[in-house]
Amino acid sequence: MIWQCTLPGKVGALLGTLVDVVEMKRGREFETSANPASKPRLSRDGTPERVRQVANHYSARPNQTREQREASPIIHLKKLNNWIKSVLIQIYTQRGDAVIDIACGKGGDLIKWDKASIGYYVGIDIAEGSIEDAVKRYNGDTDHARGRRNFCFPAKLICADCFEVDLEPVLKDDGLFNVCSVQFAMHYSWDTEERARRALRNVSAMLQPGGCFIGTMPDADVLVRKLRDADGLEFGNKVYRVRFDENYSDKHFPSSTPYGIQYEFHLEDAVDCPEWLVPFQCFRALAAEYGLELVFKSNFHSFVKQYCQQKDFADLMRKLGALGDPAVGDSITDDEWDAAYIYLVFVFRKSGNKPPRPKTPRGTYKIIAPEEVIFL
Ligand SMILES: C[S@@+](CC[C@H](N)C(=O)[O-])C[C@H]1O[C@@H](n2cnc3c(N)ncnc32)[C@H](O)[C@@H]1O
Repeated sequence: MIWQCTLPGKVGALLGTLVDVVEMKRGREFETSANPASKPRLSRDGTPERVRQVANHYSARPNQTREQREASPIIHLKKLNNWIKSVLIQIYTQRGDAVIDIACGKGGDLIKWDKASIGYYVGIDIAEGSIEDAVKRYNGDTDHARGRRNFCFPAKLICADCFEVDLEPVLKDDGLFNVCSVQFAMHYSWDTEERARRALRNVSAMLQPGGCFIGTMPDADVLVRKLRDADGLEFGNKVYRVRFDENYSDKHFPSSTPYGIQYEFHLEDAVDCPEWLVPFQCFRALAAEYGLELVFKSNFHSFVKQYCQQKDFADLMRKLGALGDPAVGDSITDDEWDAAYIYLVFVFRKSGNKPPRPKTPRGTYKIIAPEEVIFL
C-alpha cells in the first residue's frame, strides 16, 4: 500500500469489516424453477411495453441544476458513482481513444472522457429526452457546463434501442472503437436472451481487437442474498427499494433460464422502473461467446477499498466529496453506502491482437445541431 485514504469513521468501519463478495456457483445461486417470462406485450410503436417504460422513465427525468443536485438525498452516492466511473475511465482509456458510450444517458460522463483526452466519442441512448440533454451538455449549453471550455473531441449522438438495433451498419464509417462503456445499463438488456445477445454482439462488433468493454451494473449475487435475508419479497432502506413479485416467492432462480428475472427498482431521486437480474456467470459466458474475455469484476465496496489505496484516486475521492467531509461533519449515509453495495464494476477485453492506434483523431470538433442527432 503506498497511501491510505482517510475514510469517514462510519465508512472506514464498514470497509474494515468488509468481506469481499464471493462469487456463488451458478448452479447453487440460480436454482431451477419455471421462468415466468411470457410473450412480451408491445406498445403502439412496436417496442415491448417494458422497454418503453424504461425509456419513458429516463426520458422524463429533468436535467437538474447544480443546486438541485447538491440537495439530493443521495448526493454522496451520486458522487461515489461518478468517482467509480472516473477511475474506470482513467485506468482503461488512453489519450486519443475512440469511445462508444452505450446507454450514455444525458452525457453525464462527457467531462470524464474529456479529462481522459479521448479522440472521438459516440453516445447512444434509447431515451430521446436524455439525448437532447446530452446534445446540450456537449454544446456547453447547460448549468453543468458553467464556465467550462468546449470538449476536446468530436462527437456523434444517436437515439436508439441498443439492445434491439444492429449498430454495425449504422457506425460502419466510424471504424472500430478502443473503448466501449456501458454504465448502469447492461441490466436493461437482460429481459430476454435475444436482447442480451444483441447487446453483447453490438459491444463486440464495435470494439477493435484488444479493446476494452467497461461498465457498472447491479450485483445479482448481492440482490439475491438480500432477497433471501428479507422476510418477504421486498428489501431496501430509506434510499432504495427492490421488489420481486410472487413468481419468485420461492426465492430460487433458474440456471437454465437466467433471463427475464424482473424486479421493480426504486432509487430515491434517480430510478423508478423495472430491472432484470444479470447472473454474472451467465453474463461472463455469453460475453465469451462474442469474444469478450473477463479481465476484472468487483463489487462497489471492494472497488472503493482497492482504489482508495492509490493516491491519485483518493485525492479525486476527496475532491468530489463522495464519502463526505469529516471536517464539517459531512458523511455518506449508511443507507447510501448500503445502496452502493448492490452494484458491481466489470471489465472485459475483446480477444485478438491490438492493431496500431490511429495517429489522428477522427473528425473535427463542432457543435452538434439538433437535426444532426441520428434517430433509429
Ligand atoms: C441509470 S441510466 C445511466 C446513464 C449513463 N450511462 C450514466 O451512467 O449516467 C440508464 C440509461 O440506460 C438507458 N437505456 C435503457 N435501456 C436502453 C436501451 N435499450 N438502449 C439504449 N439505452 C438504454 C436509459 O435511457 C438511461 O439513460
